[in-house]
Amino acid sequence: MSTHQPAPAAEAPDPAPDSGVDLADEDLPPAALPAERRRRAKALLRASLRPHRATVAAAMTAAAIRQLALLAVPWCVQKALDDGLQRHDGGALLGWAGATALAALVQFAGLYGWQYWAGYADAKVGADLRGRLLRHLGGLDRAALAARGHGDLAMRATRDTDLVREWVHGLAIWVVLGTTFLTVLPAIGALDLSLLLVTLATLPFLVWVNLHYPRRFAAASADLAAAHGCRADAVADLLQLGTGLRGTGGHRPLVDRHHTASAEVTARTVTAARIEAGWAAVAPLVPRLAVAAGVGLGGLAVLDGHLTVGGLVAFTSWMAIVTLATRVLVDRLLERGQADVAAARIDEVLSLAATVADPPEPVELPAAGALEFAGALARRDGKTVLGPVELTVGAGEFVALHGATGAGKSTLLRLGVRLDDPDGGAVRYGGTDLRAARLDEVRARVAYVAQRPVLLSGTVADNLRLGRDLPQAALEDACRTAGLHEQLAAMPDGYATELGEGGTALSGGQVQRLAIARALLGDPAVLLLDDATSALDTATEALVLERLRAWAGGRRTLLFATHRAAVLKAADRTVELRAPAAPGAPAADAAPRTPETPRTDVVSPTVVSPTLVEAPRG
Ligand SMILES: Nc1ncnc2c1ncn2[C@@H]1O[C@H](COP(=O)(O)OP(=O)(O)OP(=O)(O)O)[C@@H](O)[C@H]1O
Repeated sequence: MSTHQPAPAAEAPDPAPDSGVDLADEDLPPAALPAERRRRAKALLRASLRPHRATVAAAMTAAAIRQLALLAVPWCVQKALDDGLQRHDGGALLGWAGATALAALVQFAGLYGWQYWAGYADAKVGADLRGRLLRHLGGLDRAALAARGHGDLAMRATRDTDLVREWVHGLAIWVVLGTTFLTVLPAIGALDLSLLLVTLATLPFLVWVNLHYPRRFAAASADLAAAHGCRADAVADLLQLGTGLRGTGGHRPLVDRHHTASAEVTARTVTAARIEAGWAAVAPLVPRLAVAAGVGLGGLAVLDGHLTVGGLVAFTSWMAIVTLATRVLVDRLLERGQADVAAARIDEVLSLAATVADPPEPVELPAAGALEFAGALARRDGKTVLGPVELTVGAGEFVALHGATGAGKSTLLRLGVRLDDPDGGAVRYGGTDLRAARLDEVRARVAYVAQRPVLLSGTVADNLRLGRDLPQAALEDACRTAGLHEQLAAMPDGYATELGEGGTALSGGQVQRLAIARALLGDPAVLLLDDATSALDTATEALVLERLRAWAGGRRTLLFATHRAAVLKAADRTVELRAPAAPGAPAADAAPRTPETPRTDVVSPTVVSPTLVEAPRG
């Protein structure tokens, strides 16, 4: 039996001295699952099991056959003792020895089938559940996931699904337990009534034990799962940010946070282990005492001639099996409690709804058209952070969007590709509201290069393809446009260069260009770039801008949020975005235009609808 945690000593090798966690504190907060969450968790478990019922049924049948064969052994021994040894009948003795061997073979076959089918079912259920969870997570947007850390989500897809798998694996044991009690009780009754009474007297105690401990263990298990989630978040942050923060001295607080979270896991593990230990040790105590009482009572019955020696041996063997079954019962109940908590945590994620989703009856987006922000407004944390903005970027136009830090440039671009929906107004492509189209279609027309691109572990080519079926020539063309091909080609492994976690093998400027190339590979009609050249030197930036303009060819649209003079200069038109004025603040004015820069429009709550101006190319 185990709580499926590493040994407590291995949990926190270096706990923070001021973690404030009292390891001796056994009193748990009332963290057992509320009724509704438990109901939903059980429904999820049932639904996960449904497609694999036949396999579980096969495992249960095999387990029942194996257990019947196991329980037949004491009976065969009894017969061998009473009919063979006592009566000096060698033939009977050998016959019952053969029956015992047959029972052993049946046990072998039963056990094999049981374990095979139980393992098959648990692997299938785990894979289905994990796949469902990850598919759902993949469809959730930033707003839906705002309150959840990556580490905690990873725990739900790993540890929690594994706990459900263990529960599935153990399901056939319920049949073993049922077979044991239903067979042993009548068999003992047939031997001697007083032995049956001794056995029955243990049952109320077993019921009490298995009512008392599970509730305490479920609370401990829920706390432990939450503590694991917090620690996983701390580990994820430490791994992701540690390198970047080390230079600023900010690394230490992350280490301390991990130690605090780790100490919490240790404390909760110890608490759960203490409850588990009590449960495991107390539960088989009474059946063992019953064996002692049975030996005394049964021995007297043998002396009186009411019971045979073989019968007494069979009784003690069956009681040993009942004791073992009691321990197994505890294991199953522990697993059930943990599976409930794990399923509730998985269900919590499955219940999250994406704030940006496909409409019920999507319309088709036109192949080309202007991208229009019509009174688009965004609120974050109850505050208006953008708009209302009136801005139309014509098909084939190159517009540079600039403005102070925090003015809302990224927010506006995110609306343009439906990473978020506007809280007021609309964003349209070719006259169609983006919310009316399928998300896949929006993102086929409009591609977005984030300010902080995310790279996956794998090679450069993996990061460009992102699972899409793209030939090497297409990767090279896109990288040429993004001004990256020459550098990649000069690397020893070229496009097969391993990037490492987070793309550590590339410079900041290379990562930016890789992200641009990746967006180009979808052949979008509109490319939204969020400060995508901020890490480039002047010459490389000029090259990238020139090639992007050539790629756009007056047919594709470029909307570039930037602070860079070179981008402002290269654009057909620049638009200044000003943060929504605080109540009472003066209205925004158009920024001055210099002879080198294209016309600047101001987009702010004082709505200006810019008109197209031909770029005075420098
Ligand atoms: N998810 C969010 N939750 C809360 N506030 C947000 C969120 N996203 C953006 N904001 C706020 O909205 C405002 C605009 O942010 P945004 O990132 O769009 O600015 P920006 O113009 O792109 O800035 P920068 O030039 O620094 O990249 C900021 O005040 C920011 O703090």
